Amino acid sequence: MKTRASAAKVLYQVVDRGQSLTTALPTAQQLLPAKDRALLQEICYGVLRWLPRLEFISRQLMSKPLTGKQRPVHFLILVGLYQLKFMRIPAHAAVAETVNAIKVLKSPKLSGLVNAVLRNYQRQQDDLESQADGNDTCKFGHPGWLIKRIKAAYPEQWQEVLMANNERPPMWIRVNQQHHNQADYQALLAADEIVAEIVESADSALRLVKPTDVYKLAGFADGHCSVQDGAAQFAAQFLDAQPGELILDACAAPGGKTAHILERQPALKHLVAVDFDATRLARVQENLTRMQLEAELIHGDASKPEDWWKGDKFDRILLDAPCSATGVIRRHPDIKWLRRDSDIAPLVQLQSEILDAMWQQLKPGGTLLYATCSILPAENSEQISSFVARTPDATLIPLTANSDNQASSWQILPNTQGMDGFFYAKLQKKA
Ligand SMILES: C[S@@+](CC[C@H](N)C(=O)[O-])C[C@H]1O[C@@H](n2cnc3c(N)ncnc32)[C@H](O)[C@@H]1O
Repeated sequence: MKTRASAAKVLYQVVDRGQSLTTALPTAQQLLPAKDRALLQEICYGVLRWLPRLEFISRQLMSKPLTGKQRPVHFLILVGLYQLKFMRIPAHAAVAETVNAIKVLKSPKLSGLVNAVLRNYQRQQDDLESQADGNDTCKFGHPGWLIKRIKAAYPEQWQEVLMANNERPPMWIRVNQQHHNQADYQALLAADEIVAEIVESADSALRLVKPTDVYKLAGFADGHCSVQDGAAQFAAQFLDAQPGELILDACAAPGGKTAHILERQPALKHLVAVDFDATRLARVQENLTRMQLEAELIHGDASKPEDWWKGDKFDRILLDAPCSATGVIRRHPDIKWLRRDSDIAPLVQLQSEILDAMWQQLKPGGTLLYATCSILPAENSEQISSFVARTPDATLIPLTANSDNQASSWQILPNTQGMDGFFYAKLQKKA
């Protein structure tokens, strides 16, 4: 019952108060016994995945919406509906636990209402669910503006993309090649009964068949592996830093890709990692410390490098730009409700300002790898075409030098081989 009340409070914080799930959920989890934390997470993620559907159904079952101080109870009703439709909890237990949670929310007068809504849902379930299927927002669990953009970008695949966003993503790890190669580490995990799969073309990634506690992964505390989605691991691979080079990681926090660049190429001249957000930059240091790696960390604005960099120009720059994060909705379903259509144009503008500024910091002959975890063409292919059109000394080059695949950009859609949605484009400056 405490878990359901906690879920209602987290959902209220996220949906009504605009807090991110990454902030609201861990705080609530700490207040619960360890055994209940996974259930809390499952309910919060699930309700956020299917929010419009659950909202629609609750509207059909109530004469007027709960407002003001009663909003947490509104989310408790969604928690109850989610359990009845999507979870394997026996219906009588789901209803009883949800109704009891009213006590924790200190709204005892509403327990009759919660009970009636959930029981009426059980009686009318088939009819209500088929009504919900008649509307794309409810059917796919996305806001209308995002459905419209994804439909326009992927007219053949839009439904697949939307459904992929509602899947539970697999856990991926990155093998630190300073210690083990991919196959050796896979065998080490197998000895501990952790089954991991190799995905061709990603040279340090392993996809786990079942998620596991990181501390069960051999050598995790000593940096022998890290948790990182497979798609994100192509950044260091495509950047392909060489011995003796000066490298810039322009939007680095929390530092997953910074660490990967250093693991792959320990003989760099120097790596500079910049981020605008001081709190997130502190996490880069924590990550590097665990991995026993070193970089120069700078708190700065990548669109104004003149404020923080007076040194030589860089051989290679990774620009993992701030973006809509529409490729990682599986991992952060709150993005669907926290982002607005009106956020996209300012993000595109910021990305283009950072691109222009970073280009000035690149040596002639140097390469810049542009990356986002977005699936929107405005932030990806269109952003890069405009950049190439206005930058006479920029040329697109193949992402991988030694391969038959000569593509110079790659839009990965969510759930391609279990990966997140990501975009890469590689540019070279005329020598
Ligand atoms: C996609 S995340 C980077 C993820 C990171 N590369 C990793 O692999 O862990 C984008 C980052 O850009 C940072 N950022 C946003 N605007 C920025 C700016 N103007 N200059 C530098 N960093 C910025 C954000 O704080 C955020 O940490």
